[in-house]
Amino acid sequence: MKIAIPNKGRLQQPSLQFLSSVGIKPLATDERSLIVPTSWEGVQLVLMRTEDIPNLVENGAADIGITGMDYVIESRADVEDLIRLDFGKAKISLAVPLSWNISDVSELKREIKIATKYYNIAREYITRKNINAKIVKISGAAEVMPSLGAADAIIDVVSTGTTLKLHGLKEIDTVMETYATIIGNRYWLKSEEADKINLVLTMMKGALSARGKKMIFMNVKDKDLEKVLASLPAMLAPAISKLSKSDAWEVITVVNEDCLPEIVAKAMIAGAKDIVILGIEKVIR
Ligand SMILES: Nc1ncnc2c1ncn2[C@@H]1O[C@H](COP(=O)(O)OP(=O)(O)OP(=O)(O)O)[C@@H](O)[C@H]1O
Ligand SMILES: O=P(O)(O)OC[C@H]1O[C@H](OP(=O)(O)OP(=O)(O)O)[C@H](O)[C@@H]1O
Ligand SMILES: [Mg+2]
Repeated sequence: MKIAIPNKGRLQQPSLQFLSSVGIKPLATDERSLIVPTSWEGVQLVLMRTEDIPNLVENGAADIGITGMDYVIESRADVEDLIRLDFGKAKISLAVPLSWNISDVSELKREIKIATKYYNIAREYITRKNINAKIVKISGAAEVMPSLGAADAIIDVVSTGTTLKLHGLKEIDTVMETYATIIGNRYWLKSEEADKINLVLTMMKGALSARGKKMIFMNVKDKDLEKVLASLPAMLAPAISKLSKSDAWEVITVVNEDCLPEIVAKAMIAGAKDIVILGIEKVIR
């Protein structure tokens, strides 16, 4: 089975970290090698340009791939959108020179030139918004184009807004939200390796569901059990088991990390003692 991942750039390290969390770790080979065996037998990583991954997954060069949603849309590749990831989050936005003093697309009056590497996304956007514009297709460094006179405005990736500011530009509209995603070849279910691909996807979903979740263990006296159970959330319901030596119970449940302080406080008031909190690696549903 082949998994396409970015060969450089923003998404590469988080992609490797994510794969490592499901037990897929690249085995050391020549660092220039673009096909890399992994610790999971039969699973290979294929290193490719982030923007090429949608088309390469569409035509079956890789079974699944990690790339940005922006490139999935831009490429128009016919792939399956399988799992949304929690990195590579940004906006693709329309930005104009600050000196224009405008804050909305409705204030654009004359025809403008927009520099972008997202030609298809930009085309669809200006048609949808009825904006009078020509598109200048470039392959990067869009922010510098207005100051060079190569374009009036840009459609590009914005995260903190620092790059726009640095180039005297101002975001006036969001074209789309983007994030890293796992895409799959449409026919992966018919692949001889469908079972393996399915298992990899299940482990990936398990790792994502486990993010931000903790397991809590606590000891509770018989008399306090009802009150403690009532104070606890759970996936289904908290588990209880009788302690061997006293008139007490061990109570176990899974909670969101964000709610931990509140849950611990309530459980302690209800009588819970000896609270142990553990991280969770995977939640497979
Ligand atoms: N500042 C950012 N914050 C979050 N995600 C980003 C940011 N810049 C780019 N991305 C996302 O990362 C993915 C890869 O971006 P991009 O093609 O710009 O490659 P890169 O990682 O910047 O490498 P390079 O530009 O050197 O090829 C895209 O899906 C893009 O939306
Ligand atoms: O809003 P910001 O936080 O400034 O992020 C936006 C910038 O991030 C990306 O560039 P990157 O840093 O990946 O460098 P690149 O120009 O080499 O692609 C993108 O192309 C923008 O230029
Ligand atoms: Mg970049």
